[in-house]
Formats: sequence, C-alpha cells, structure tokens
Amino acid sequence: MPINSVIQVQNLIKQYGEFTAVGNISLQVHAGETLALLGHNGAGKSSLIKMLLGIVKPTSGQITMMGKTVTHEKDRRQINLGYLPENISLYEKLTGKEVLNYFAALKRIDKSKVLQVLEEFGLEHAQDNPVKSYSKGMKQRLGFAQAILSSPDILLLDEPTVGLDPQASLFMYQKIDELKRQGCAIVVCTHELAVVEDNIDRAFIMANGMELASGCVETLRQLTDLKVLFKGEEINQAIAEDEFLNTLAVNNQLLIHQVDKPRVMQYLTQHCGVYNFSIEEPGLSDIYHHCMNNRHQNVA
Ligand SMILES: Nc1ncnc2c1ncn2[C@@H]1O[C@H](COP(=O)(O)OP(=O)(O)OP(=O)(O)O)[C@@H](O)[C@H]1O
Repeated sequence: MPINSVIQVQNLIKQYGEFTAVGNISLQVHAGETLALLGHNGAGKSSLIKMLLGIVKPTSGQITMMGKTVTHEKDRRQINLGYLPENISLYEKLTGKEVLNYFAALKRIDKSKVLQVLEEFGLEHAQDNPVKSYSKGMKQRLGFAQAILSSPDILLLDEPTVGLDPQASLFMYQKIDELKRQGCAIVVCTHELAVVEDNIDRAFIMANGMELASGCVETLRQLTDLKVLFKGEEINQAIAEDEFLNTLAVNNQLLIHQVDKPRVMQYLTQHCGVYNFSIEEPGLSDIYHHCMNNRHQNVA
C-alpha cells in the first residue's frame, strides 16, 4: 500500500440477498486528495460510503483506513472521520451552536472549536437561532461544520452542494479545498458533474455496483478517447485551404482524437502557420455520459 494511501478498498462486495449492490470494487484515496464518486441512481455509491462509515457490513472484501484494517468497530473508532450525509436532518429546535456543541461533546472536542467553526462558516450571527429558522444553505453549512469539527483525516460528503446556489456551492468547495491542503482525504458523492469537475483530483465512475472508469479528468479523456475540437477563424480558413486538414474535418469542424492532438497542433502551427485557435476539451459530463452509454461493451 502506498505510504500516503489513507483509504484503501480492496475487492469490496455488498450483496443484499441475491442482489449485488457493490461488486468487487477496489479504490484508494490519498492524503490531500479529493475523489468524486460518480454513478447513476442505484449505482451503489451510498452502499460504498456506508461501508466506509461502518454502517453497512461488507459481504466480502477489505477496507483499510490510515493503515488499519477497519473490520471491527474498535479499529474504526480510532479513525478521525467526518461525514456529511445527503439531506442531513439536524435537530430543528436546537440552535446552531447547540447542535455543534452536541456533536463536539459526542466527539470529545473542546467547545472553543465550535465558536471557531461557526465563525468560519459564517454562522456566528445566527448561532443562537433555532435551526428551523435557517435557510437550506445555512443548514448545509451547519451540516458541513459538524463534519469537519474534529479536523478529520477522512471526510465523506454525500451530495454536499445539492440545492445550493452557485455562490454557496463555491463556498463549500473552497472549504473542501482548504481541508485537502491540510492533508485530508476526501470522497465526494455527487451528480453535479459541472460543479465538481474543477474541484476534484480524480473521479471514480461506477454503474450497477461496478467500476466503469477512474482517474483524473485528463486520464479519463485519454481512456475514453473523446474528440477535441479545434476552434477559431484561422482554423476555418485553414480547413478550406489545406487538403490534409480538409480530409480531417467533419462538417467543417476539426474534431480530433486525443491521441492525434499533438500531431494536429504541430501541423497547424508549423505547416499552416495557424497559431490563433482554441481547443475545446471534453468535460467530465461528456466523459460520464460516454462511460454510461458504453457500459455494456465494458469500454471506458
Ligand atoms: N438495505 C437495502 N436492501 C436491499 N437493497 C438495497 C438496500 N440498500 C440499497 N439497496 C439497493 O442497492 C442498490 C444501490 O443502492 P445505493 O443507495 O447504494 O445507490 P446510489 O448509487 O447511492 O444511488 P443514488 O444516487 O440514488 O443515491 C440499489 O438498487 C438499491 O435499491
């Protein structure tokens, strides 16, 4: 196991009766890394997260955290782990401060940390108001605040930004980034591909309990070989004038395989003298849809 591998999942299987929700998944998350867990509804993401949390017992396989196998509850108790569940339900009658004090007592954390976190999450002005008076964004920030109260080594986030406005989403990912820089290993379960794309190190795409593809966005681009689009006025002109480029163009568009990108760039600059162009790369959303559409062919 690499020295900085904080979460190590090996051949993890979860069966509910005859049904396999998670089938032979292996993955690693390193210190200071954010992994996005992506997949369709029912792909097995929550089952995987619940096994990491120890809420659901694996049918077989191994989970190692901070170098310890966490098969038994007593091993797991030594792991400093934060968790933000999807649709977290907080104690609505308690104030924000009381909620965090409750979690602080549970995790044996000094109350001074509560005040610090309330301030950090912009909730100090509402700390004495009942949670039921909080907006969706404030509740989510409070939920996030309880998850990071212990300055965890591992943070598991299930749909942390669903229903949040773009600014609130950005705030969440800034916090995730801060924790990452402090060495926290983070797993984010999400369907918000456009939001998550610029905020993760790697994605793990699953369907029907199985891994479809994993890696950083650049690796996934190479794996899927989704085409890149060369754009610009000078490109259009070059397509019209250059016979070779014309053979590459489809509907007057220069859509190129990943593997041919360097060659075409060289041809454009050195042979055609075209320097003024942009390159549109496929995004995480394109990669995800490609993986899902081709999943039965077992092609990344
Ligand atoms: N306790 C359970 N008993 C039986 N089947 C279950 C149980 N929990 C989950 N499943 C099934 O396992 C599969 C995976 O569910 P899971 O909740 O892990 O998916 P998910 O990827 O998190 O989905 P979503 O994106 O909708 O949250 C689903 O078909 C679900 O119905």
